[in-house]
Amino acid sequence: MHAIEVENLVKKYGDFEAVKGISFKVKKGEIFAFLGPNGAGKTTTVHVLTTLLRPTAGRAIVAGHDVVKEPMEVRKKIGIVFQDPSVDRDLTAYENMLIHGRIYGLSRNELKEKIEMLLKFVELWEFRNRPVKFFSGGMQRRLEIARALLHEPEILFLDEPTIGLDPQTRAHIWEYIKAMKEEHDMTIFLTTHYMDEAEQLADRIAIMDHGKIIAEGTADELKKLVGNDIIYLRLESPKEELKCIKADFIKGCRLLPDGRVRLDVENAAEALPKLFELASEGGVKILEVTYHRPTLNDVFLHLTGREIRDEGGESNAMKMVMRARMRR
Ligand SMILES: Nc1ncnc2c1ncn2[C@@H]1O[C@H](COP(=O)(O)OP(=O)(O)OP(=O)(O)O)[C@@H](O)[C@H]1O
Repeated sequence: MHAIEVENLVKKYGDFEAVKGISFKVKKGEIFAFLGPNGAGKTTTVHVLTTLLRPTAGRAIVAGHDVVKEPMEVRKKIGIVFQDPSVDRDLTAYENMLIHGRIYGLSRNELKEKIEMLLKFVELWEFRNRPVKFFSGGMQRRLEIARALLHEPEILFLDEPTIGLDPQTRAHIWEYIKAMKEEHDMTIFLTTHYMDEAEQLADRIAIMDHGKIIAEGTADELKKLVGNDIIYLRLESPKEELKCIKADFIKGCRLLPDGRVRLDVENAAEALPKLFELASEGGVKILEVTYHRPTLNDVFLHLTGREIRDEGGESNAMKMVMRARMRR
């Protein structure tokens, strides 16, 4: 059975179609990422899947329940970490956890153990009695993750889990996400506009643009849409030696105007040792090697003709401040 099944999902805001009939399935226990630029429709999809928004058309089954017909059943089985902070800044970390747990009907006794375990998991136990307003952005996000895990959800939704955080904190949060999957066999659905995040974390990625899924697969499968890895070699005497480096793992071989040799291979990391072996057997001297593996950005560029930009000129931090102001 799948953790999430979505068929022809549409969400309109007035006349504007933010999600245009998407279909996908998420397997139990996998990390599935929605990757796309701002405005692609990722948050809208998460809000529909977590029962916060009603779909305009289509069907979504989350943890075995229809989001429209059985929203309460869905809510019991999911945890959510929103893009915008949602912890109470005036309360301590412990109080935030306690209140959330009580809302989910957990007893004080049950909660005592769970809160300690989860705050330790996100390394906030020693800060449990400190009001959240004194927490850094990264600490707040870790608290939100711990809070979302209190009622042991089957599926965790993370909307841009590391937006606006520094690289070190982002890497830290990635570790927690990986641990949740590996140690608790949790299904994780995350949205991101960071390519490295999708690549680091996701078992499968759906690339979203203008309300549509334009490609889906593992990072390697998506990169294959662009083509092969490319190796550039500078040889001591390229022209006459070119035939010496022909082999079945080389899909294409060209001499470039600047004198370098360009080789198309399926996997550069596997091809390079073989290449050195062949060169040494053939007595060919390699002076320089560089290689290029297609990135997810290359994939997006290949599919749309545009790049996934980090934030069209507006910094993440600025965007969050603006959003927080708009909410007030
Ligand atoms: N409440 C709303 N009313 C009208 N339009 C909206 C509303 N919420 C979102 N939109 C529009 O729907 C489109 C998709 O927005 P959505 O927030 O789902 O995208 P996203 O991929 O999550 O981007 P971001 O990461 O910036 O949130 C955007 O064009 C956005 O302006």
